[in-house]
Amino acid sequence: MIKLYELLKSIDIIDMKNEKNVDVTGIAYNSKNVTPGDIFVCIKGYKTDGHKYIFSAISNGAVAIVVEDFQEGWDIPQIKVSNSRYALAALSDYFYGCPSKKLKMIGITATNGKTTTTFMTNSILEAYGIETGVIGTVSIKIGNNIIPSQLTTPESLDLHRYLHSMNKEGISHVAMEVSSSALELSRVGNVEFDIVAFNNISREHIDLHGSFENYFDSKASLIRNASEKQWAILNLDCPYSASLVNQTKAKTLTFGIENNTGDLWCRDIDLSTGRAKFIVEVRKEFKVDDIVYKPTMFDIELSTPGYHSVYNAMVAIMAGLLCGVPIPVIQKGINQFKGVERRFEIIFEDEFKIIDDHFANPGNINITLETLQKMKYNNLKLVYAIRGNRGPIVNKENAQMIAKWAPKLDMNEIIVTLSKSHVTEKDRVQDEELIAFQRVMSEQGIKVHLYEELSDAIEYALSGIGNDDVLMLAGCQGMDYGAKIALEILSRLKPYIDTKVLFRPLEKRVAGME
Ligand SMILES: CC(=O)N[C@H]1[C@@H](OP(=O)(O)OP(=O)(O)OC[C@H]2O[C@@H](n3ccc(=O)[nH]c3=O)[C@H](O)[C@@H]2O)O[C@H](CO)[C@@H](O)[C@@H]1O[C@H](C)C(=O)N[C@@H](C)C(=O)N[C@H](CCC(=O)O)C(=O)O
Repeated sequence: MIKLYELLKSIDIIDMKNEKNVDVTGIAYNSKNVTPGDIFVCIKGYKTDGHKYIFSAISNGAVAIVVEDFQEGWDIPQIKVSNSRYALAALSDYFYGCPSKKLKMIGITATNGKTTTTFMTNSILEAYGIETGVIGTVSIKIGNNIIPSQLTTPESLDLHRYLHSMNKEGISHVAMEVSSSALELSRVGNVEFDIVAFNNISREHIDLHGSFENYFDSKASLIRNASEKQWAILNLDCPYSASLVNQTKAKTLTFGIENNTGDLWCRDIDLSTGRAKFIVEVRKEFKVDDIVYKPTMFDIELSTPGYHSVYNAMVAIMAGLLCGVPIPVIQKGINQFKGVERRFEIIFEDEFKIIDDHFANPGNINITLETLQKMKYNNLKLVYAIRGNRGPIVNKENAQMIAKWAPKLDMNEIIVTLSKSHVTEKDRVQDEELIAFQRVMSEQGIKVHLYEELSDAIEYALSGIGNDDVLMLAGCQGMDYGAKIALEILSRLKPYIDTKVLFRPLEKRVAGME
């Protein structure tokens, strides 16, 4: 509990109405979540306006309200501010005892790979015996406690509350995904980062930001607003990330694969096995607190494939160095990271491989198929589940991306399923979408094998699989659905193809961790 006037020291107030120094027991930004004693912060949102729900908030026991415009008809204290989202972040931070100040905060932004990078960073820190927290798309990890996530980056109130719980659990380091939406909507307001990273940017989320320039500006604010106390990790191969080198007060640590003029250079990359290997060369001396990193070289072997993994790993490795983790521990820790669920996840590996990928959008499909192309294998069997809820435009763009890669992958047939028995009404693929998909494939000379049921499609693929082939489960989502079916069919066919599950039994799979 805190006195209202004490709590209000954390924000800039324009004016107050019905002044009274009430006791405040909590904060809420949704009237439905108000409990007696809370201060309710009214946010003008995209869909509705929190000022409309004051009655509901007071009925639930709100003792004060934060507003952008004074409201008539209420006798509890009203605090007028210029921006409620800023106020929510500042109030939450203060209420929970400024938790981020007591933690080593690592904030990672990128269009692709935020989740993987945070879990890779976590793996490095854990290998050094550090108590860690992770905040991101898949889950919130507070020590051994895993909470499913609602958003990539939580609303500021929830974020500061999670950080407070981490303080209480004795956690010292937090690897956190920072989305552009979160930066735009002040969800990371008042979070004191120690290390921030900008890895890549491509066209996405333009709907929210209005233009690519606005999207970049939101992401860039993580770096541009960093202070001289912070470290910024920047990727010189991404022109947008590189452009921020001179736009921040933070100490910068730069890297590249193509560009070797940065502090670290990543070279001799081998992607042929599905487990990326490379050499990291520290090219310039740098000092972190008492540790001096002299120019040196070390090998890295990941358990994950592809160039994108290498970029993600570089950010995680550099975060590890900036946290003082010794190089041999970094090598071990990053190798222990087995990948994030359904992000090019190898669910079976023996005479052939089964890989599960969410195949969500053209950008992700591009990376996935490029990764596949870099691997050595015999034949590719692609089982692609078309889903209606992606919308006809995305479905068409996905088809075009598959068609673009088909010749490079020697792929002249595709196994397609609509998974009719597992979808809700909104997920149903419209006939026109399927026709559009088939047209794109036939223009490329790709034969489409269409199955109504995913299990039939997978069985067809597995019955013809040979040594060193790859079965790619593309977009076969939902409760381990495609992966589970594939492994069940495999165990049924086992006596005939004599294989065993080596890589990771399904029941052991936990998001981002082994
Ligand atoms: C576009 C966006 O980010 N919207 C977020 C925003 O919603 P909004 O502004 O539309 O809020 P609103 O529904 O208009 O409501 C306004 C206010 O009235 C309140 N309200 C509403 C109804 C009611 O009965 N009582 C009440 O008090 C709401 O709690 C809110 O405070 O503020 C809400 C409260 O914090 C968020 O839940 C919501 O995230 C939505 C669910 C969402 O899907 N966001 C996605 C786009 C997102 O943020 N994604 C990124 C990842 C993508 C990336 O990489 O950028 C993420 O970080 O997860």
